[in-house]
Amino acid sequence: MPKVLISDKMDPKAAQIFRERGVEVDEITGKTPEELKAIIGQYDGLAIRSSTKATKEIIDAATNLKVIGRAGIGVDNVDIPYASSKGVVVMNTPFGNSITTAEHAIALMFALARQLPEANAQTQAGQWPKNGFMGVEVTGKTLGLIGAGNIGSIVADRALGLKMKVVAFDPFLSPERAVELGVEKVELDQLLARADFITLHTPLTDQTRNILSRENLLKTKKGVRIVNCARGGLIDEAALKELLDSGHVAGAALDVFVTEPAKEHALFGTPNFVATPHLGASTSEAQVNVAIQVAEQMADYLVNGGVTNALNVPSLTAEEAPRVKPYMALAEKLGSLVGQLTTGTIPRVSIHSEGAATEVNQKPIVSAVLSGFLRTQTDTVNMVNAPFLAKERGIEVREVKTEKEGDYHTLIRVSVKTDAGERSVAGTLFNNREPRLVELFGIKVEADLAGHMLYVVNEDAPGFIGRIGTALGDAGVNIGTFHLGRRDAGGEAVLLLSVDEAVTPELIAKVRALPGVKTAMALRF
Ligand SMILES: NC(=O)C1=CN([C@@H]2O[C@H](COP(=O)(O)OP(=O)(O)OC[C@H]3O[C@@H](n4cnc5c(N)ncnc54)[C@H](O)[C@@H]3O)[C@@H](O)[C@H]2O)C=CC1
Ligand SMILES: O=C(O)CCC(=O)C(=O)O
Repeated sequence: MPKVLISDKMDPKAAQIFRERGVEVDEITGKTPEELKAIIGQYDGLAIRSSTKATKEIIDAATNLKVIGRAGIGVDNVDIPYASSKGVVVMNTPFGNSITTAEHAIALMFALARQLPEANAQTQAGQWPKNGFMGVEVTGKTLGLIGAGNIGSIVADRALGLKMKVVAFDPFLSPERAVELGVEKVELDQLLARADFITLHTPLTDQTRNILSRENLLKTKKGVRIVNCARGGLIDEAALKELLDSGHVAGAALDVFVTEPAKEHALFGTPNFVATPHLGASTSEAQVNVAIQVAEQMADYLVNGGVTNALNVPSLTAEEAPRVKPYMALAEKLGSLVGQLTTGTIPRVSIHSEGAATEVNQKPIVSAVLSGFLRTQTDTVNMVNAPFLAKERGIEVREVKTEKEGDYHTLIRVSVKTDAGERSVAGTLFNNREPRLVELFGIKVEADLAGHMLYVVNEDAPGFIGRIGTALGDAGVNIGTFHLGRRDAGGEAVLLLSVDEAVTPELIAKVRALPGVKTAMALRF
């Protein structure tokens, strides 16, 4: 039974779903990195929110880890490249908390517009500051949206409902989508010059880090109010403090900080500054959503190999999975076959899809070929880290597609560049689901690649089949299937036999000693 650790506070639904789906689960929250390192080795899955940092050190200590599930959106607390190199799938739940976070941004916008936190504090302190506060309406004001993805577009929708004008800066927002959202797509400088309120909804990347830098903050309209419910690091916090102090910025509300938890901060106590402790996703509705989603996704992966919302491996939708999975099985077998039959440095692997194979998602096919191929060199490869390992080993990966059918309705050919030239194997799907080898190094041969197999190259001559049958029979080895192919009559022939048990080195030696045998090898699928 796979075992998962929930290491951050999560709705109890997560544990319930893991158990219902046949996954053992422990909930141990609030551990230090050292404490986590001591226990993580026993788990196949790690379910987190934002407190746990899945660093290189934690991943190294997690010797059985297969999946990290983030109950939320941002995955900047996970070292994804390192997880990928270790074959660990990283998943998030991209929609479960978007409405909640958008609502938090709107709440903070109102908190700034009407100075609610300060008015509340003074009122409850017995000051009744009736004349101490003068707010602004949001109606008719311009909201500058930086990032118009899931959350940004919900914020835009709510702001339009509040009769605001919304201008959006997002390089990946298409003009059609902008029209659909009812926002005006603008450049950053235009947004800075026009917005009465600015709200940020981008991930933290090299492009977005410090997007509200000192220089950009100085380009804003005097009296601007700024909300950040996305990620710390998008705003220069020191410059923001200075501009709040000078009155250029009339208010700022941050839910997220460069360093979290932010127990002390230069901005704390600054007039017109509002802070919440990364509460954007903290509603009961969002937490139930993300808990259910993360547990379902992780259990599906650990129990059935299903991949949803993964950030480092191609996801397969429920609709495409039944079509792609047989191709992945075929691709992995072909990669494994060519890996077992070739030696030496392989500088290039080419994957050629032909006919119906071109109609399915190629990424999982490529990963499966590489995974099958590299498994003959290392045990630590899987679909996640195969492309990464191939790159690390300097293997060039080529993809070719020919939509037109050839001899087969659908075909995948895997070729590797060797010292002796290009060598290729090809396979098809019988009944659209049964992987079958149809060509081996230029020789037509039809075989099911499964279990223990014996591969023999021999001179095509009468009596050979009888001799090999006798050799196997004498060794007590039962033959399951027998597949023959030859280049031309009397020329080179290949024989692929499936046998009921592992082919021993002694048997290989016996077969190699038979007259006419050029090569004999044990294969395993
Ligand atoms: N405070 C909290 O508790 C929560 C924070 N978040 C954070 O909110 C942020 C947004 O989340 P989603 O809307 O779900 O993400 P998303 O991926 O749907 O949207 C992000 C948008 O940013 C845009 N973008 C990327 N680079 C940009 C750039 N250089 N300039 C302008 N726009 C750029 C993208 O095109 C995309 O439209 C994330 O950082 C996420 O981690 C999400 C949930 C809760
Ligand atoms: O889990 C949380 O409370 C944080 C949510 C968040 O920041 C995210 O989903 O990106």
